[in-house]
Amino acid sequence: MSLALRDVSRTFNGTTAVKNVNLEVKPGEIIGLLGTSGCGKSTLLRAISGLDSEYDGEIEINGTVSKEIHDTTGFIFQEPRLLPWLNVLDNVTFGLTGSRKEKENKAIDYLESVGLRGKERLYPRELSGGMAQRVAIARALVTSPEILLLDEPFSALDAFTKMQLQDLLLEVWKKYQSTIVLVTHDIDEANYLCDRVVILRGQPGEVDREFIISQKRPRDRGSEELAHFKSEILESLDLNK
Ligand SMILES: Nc1ncnc2c1ncn2[C@@H]1O[C@H](COP(=O)(O)OP(=O)(O)OP(=O)(O)O)[C@@H](O)[C@H]1O
Repeated sequence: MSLALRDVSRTFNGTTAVKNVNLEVKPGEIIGLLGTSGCGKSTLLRAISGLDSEYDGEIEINGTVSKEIHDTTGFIFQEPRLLPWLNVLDNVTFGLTGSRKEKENKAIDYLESVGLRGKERLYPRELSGGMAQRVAIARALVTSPEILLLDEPFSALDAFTKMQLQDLLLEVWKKYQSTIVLVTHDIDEANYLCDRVVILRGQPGEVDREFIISQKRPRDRGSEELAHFKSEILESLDLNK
């Protein structure tokens, strides 16, 4: 599904958080939004999701301009936000429609793709941080979202779990071909996952530059090419001292 932002601005109580953001995302593309704290990355993501409609400008999803919440959109946050009183299976089926059996079968398929088959009856308190985040990924994917919005989804995880879940995200992306917008602070993560990295800068945040990461997947995290992009991105953020 395609996505377009046209002159999107958002002001909170007289203070502009993002200004005139223009962005075109092609179906199946993975876009990274990168920028220093407070430049409006989460604000943009909330506007795209329809959770916030108080912005100026237009957001077009697959040719339709709307400020409604899009049921074709899935959201994954930094923390899993599971319902503690429901087990893993019920957290994933929550909000689905259909017979109990249909919902459960669907959820089990997605739990399988995130490596959690057999953990259906566990409760959130019994899961590690990485497992809980996998449940959140399954819960976002089970609705077959055509656009997946991720707000620092792996930043609370240890380095190894983070790399595993980045690879998992690429696997599910390959399988379901969702369009993905990823907000991250992690330049390595953006370079490893994204087709394009958009740099936001300033307060209010504006699009400063974008980098096209054309390297084929699977990518080598330690490659010179990605190191080169990292150095350019650091430079564009004035962090390469
Ligand atoms: N609901 C709100 N009410 C008032 N101000 C807000 C609100 N949401 C965001 N802001 C302001 O908008 C600006 C951008 O915030 P936002 O959370 O989008 O930044 P961010 O780039 O995602 O930051 P971080 O990287 O630290 O998560 C900040 O100055 C913030 O204080």
